[in-house]
Amino acid sequence: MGLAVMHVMAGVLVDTDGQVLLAQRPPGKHLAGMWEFPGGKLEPGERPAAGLARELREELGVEIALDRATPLVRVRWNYGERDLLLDAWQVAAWRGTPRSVEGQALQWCWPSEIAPAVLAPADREILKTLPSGRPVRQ
Ligand SMILES: Nc1nc2c([nH]c(=O)n2[C@H]2C[C@H](O)[C@@H](COP(=O)(O)OP(=O)(O)OP(=O)(O)O)O2)c(=O)[nH]1
Repeated sequence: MGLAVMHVMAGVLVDTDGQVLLAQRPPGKHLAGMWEFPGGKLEPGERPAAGLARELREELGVEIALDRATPLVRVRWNYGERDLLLDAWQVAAWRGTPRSVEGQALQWCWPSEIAPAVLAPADREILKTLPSGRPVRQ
């Protein structure tokens, strides 16, 4: 049986300080306990931007501004049991305050302070594309 590549959307929400939002994968699911960028599987026939907006609405309760959402990197990853196309978009503007609608832990982090080992393996490739400057603290 051929295995289809699973197209997964991931949103890198960047706030005005340059922090990004991470979510923790729930217990009992694939990669449980690892941190990821919020998102999920694209539905059949769904356009990437629309799927990204739907997932972030469902998980975070925010409405993203599609004109401020831009493709960042596509990561092809094989987890053995599943073959993934992780389609990461940078999201610079949204309406509402992200909150955990589905009970996932959420955390804002500076990219330079994210330990790659806590991320889902495919997400380490996304992290590499983010600015690595140190956070500015006053
Ligand atoms: N949403 C999201 N998924 C990611 C990221 N990185 C990464 O490897 N994944 C993987 C984990 C899952 O195998 C898949 C996304 O699936 P999902 O979150 O929609 O579904 P799931 O596995 O929780 O649920 P299910 O298949 O049991 O229905 O992509 C990421 O940054 N965000």
